[in-house]
Amino acid sequence: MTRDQSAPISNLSRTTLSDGWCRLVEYAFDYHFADGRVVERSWEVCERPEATSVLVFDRSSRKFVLVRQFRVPVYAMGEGDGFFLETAAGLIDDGESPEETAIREVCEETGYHVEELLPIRAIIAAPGLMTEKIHCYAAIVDEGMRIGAGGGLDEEHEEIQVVHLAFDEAMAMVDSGEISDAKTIVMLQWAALNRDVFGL
Ligand SMILES: Nc1nc2c(ncn2[C@@H]2O[C@H](COP(=O)(O)OP(=O)(O)O[C@H]3O[C@H](CO)[C@@H](O)[C@H](O)[C@@H]3O)[C@@H](O)[C@H]2O)c(=O)[nH]1
Ligand SMILES: [Mg+2]
Repeated sequence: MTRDQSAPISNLSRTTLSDGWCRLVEYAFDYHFADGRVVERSWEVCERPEATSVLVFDRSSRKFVLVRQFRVPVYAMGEGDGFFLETAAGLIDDGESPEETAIREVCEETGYHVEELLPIRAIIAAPGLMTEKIHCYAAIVDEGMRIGAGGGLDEEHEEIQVVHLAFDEAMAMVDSGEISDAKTIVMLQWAALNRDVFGL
């Protein structure tokens, strides 16, 4: 096998090391270098379902609608109190399309009913670590489409604060590092390149 023929690996085997909330799998394989050398390698991969995230814009207030919640890994990294500002997001449940998940998660987390999603792109969250792909969308809503308080699901012990930010405020927070979530930065920068979509 050479690198010209699809993936540079052969003899792949998978061993599940842990199968909890995240599935940790060891991939063992022969790696074929471009110069013809072949070495045995292994890589631990965190296998994750696909996810969705939505940049919600309320045209009544002309503000983006983000969510803030306690994130254990953020706390574990020593990033302040662990509360983290992000676009609404969630994992795709069995049998759901990415669009169905996106609409459900926006409603659960922000209280807005979304009718139309504008695809931004799918992003790969951590390519050296896990299989997570996040389908990102924009959605334009208005005050009349606010059908609940949001805040997340009690049965999942979610405590989500809904945060409304003007475009300039949000971009200043990206600039200062107050917003440091990758998918949120990607989507806000997409908004900066496509301001007309939001009438900004
Ligand atoms: N992470 C995690 N979540 C757990 C666990 N056990 C239960 N949960 C519950 O699983 C639910 C996941 O909520 P979702 O809204 O579906 O997903 P999310 O955590 O918001 O994930 C989104 O954001 C992440 C961070 O940016 C992304 O990594 C992910 O792809 C997705 O976009 C939460 O209610 C959480 O309490 C656990 O051990 N770990
Ligand atoms: Mg979520």
